[in-house]
Amino acid sequence: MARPKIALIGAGQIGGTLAHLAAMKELGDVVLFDISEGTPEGKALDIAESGPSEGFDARLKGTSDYADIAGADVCIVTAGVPRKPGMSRDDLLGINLKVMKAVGEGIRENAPDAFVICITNPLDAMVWALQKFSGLPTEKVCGMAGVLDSARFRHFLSLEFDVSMKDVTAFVLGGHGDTMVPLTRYSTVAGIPLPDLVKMGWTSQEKLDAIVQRTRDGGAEIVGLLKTGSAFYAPATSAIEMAESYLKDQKRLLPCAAYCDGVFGLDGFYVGVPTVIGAGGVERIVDIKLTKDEQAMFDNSVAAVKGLVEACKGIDDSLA
Ligand SMILES: NC(=O)C1=CN([C@@H]2O[C@H](COP(=O)(O)OP(=O)(O)OC[C@H]3O[C@@H](n4cnc5c(N)ncnc54)[C@H](O)[C@@H]3O)[C@@H](O)[C@H]2O)C=CC1
Ligand SMILES: O=C([O-])CC(=O)C(=O)O
Repeated sequence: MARPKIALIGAGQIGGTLAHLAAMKELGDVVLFDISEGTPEGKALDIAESGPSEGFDARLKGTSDYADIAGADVCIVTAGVPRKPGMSRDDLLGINLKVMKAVGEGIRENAPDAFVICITNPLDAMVWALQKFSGLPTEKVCGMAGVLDSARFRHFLSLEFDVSMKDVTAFVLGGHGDTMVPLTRYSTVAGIPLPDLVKMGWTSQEKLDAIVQRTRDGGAEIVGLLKTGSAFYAPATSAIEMAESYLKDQKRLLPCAAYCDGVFGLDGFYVGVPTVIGAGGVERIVDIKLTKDEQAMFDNSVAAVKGLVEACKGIDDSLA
């Protein structure tokens, strides 16, 4: 059987890391696409030359021609611009919306059967626009943010409790912005919910609140340190987890930006929710019941996403 084909649209910091991870995990052959002359070819060659030492079997190709993504099984989109210190993700909307239009058309014409994972920010609005521009079925287009935000939450919690990150589970829902919703009630250490751990004295409510806030600010913390761009190792690893679940039909239950129509009280928006990802794409959205307080936080986050979607419609008539 031929190896799966993984197209990476955008060969910048995240795109290059995705290519390296996909090759090392032998998920398939990789096509790196970018408009920056020489960058995708250079990164593809560099990563291919790591193959003999690492011992992986994967072909890598760099290109600026959409024809080369033809027949891709998975497309991961990072094309666009990252933020710099002092900017919010939302400041990227105008410039990255234009990029989503070009990318959506490229995918529609060359890889209409692919499972598409959008990473470009502001994520929830960009994945919504990308689905519209590409015209692919909504269950085949989703966004990566919740896996990353939950991974950050899990990491911080593992430090606080001094336990393995493997035993910490967490769910961060809502939009990928300052209003994201880390759900403490559904986050656990080996199945013990965080509120119980507070009662058991493993941590205090104040410390837990500070960890929740650090999670919400997780992207900005890295931007502030790097100064020239944003996080890329953990974002790439998170998207690979989603791509692997699709390619291997693992049916992982992961928080992803998925098209919600008739779930979570929504009517046609992308926002972070618990999803099952398998060979059918986003196979199921787990419509969990939120408490009054959680629902208020979720509604606040959805309102922020809706505002960005309206801004997209204002910029590009074809989305209205
Ligand atoms: N959803 C999430 O959780 C996260 C999202 N991001 C976002 O991911 C995006 C990419 O981040 P990085 O890889 O660090 O940025 P980067 O600047 O290193 O790479 C972006 C690449 O896109 C390319 N590009 C620009 N316009 C293009 C077009 N029309 N077609 C094809 N390629 C094009 C650029 O040449 C560049 O190589 C940013 O928007 C960033 O904000 C970053 C981290 C996490
Ligand atoms: O903060 C940013 O600009 C990049 C991002 O989305 C993240 O790292 O969560």
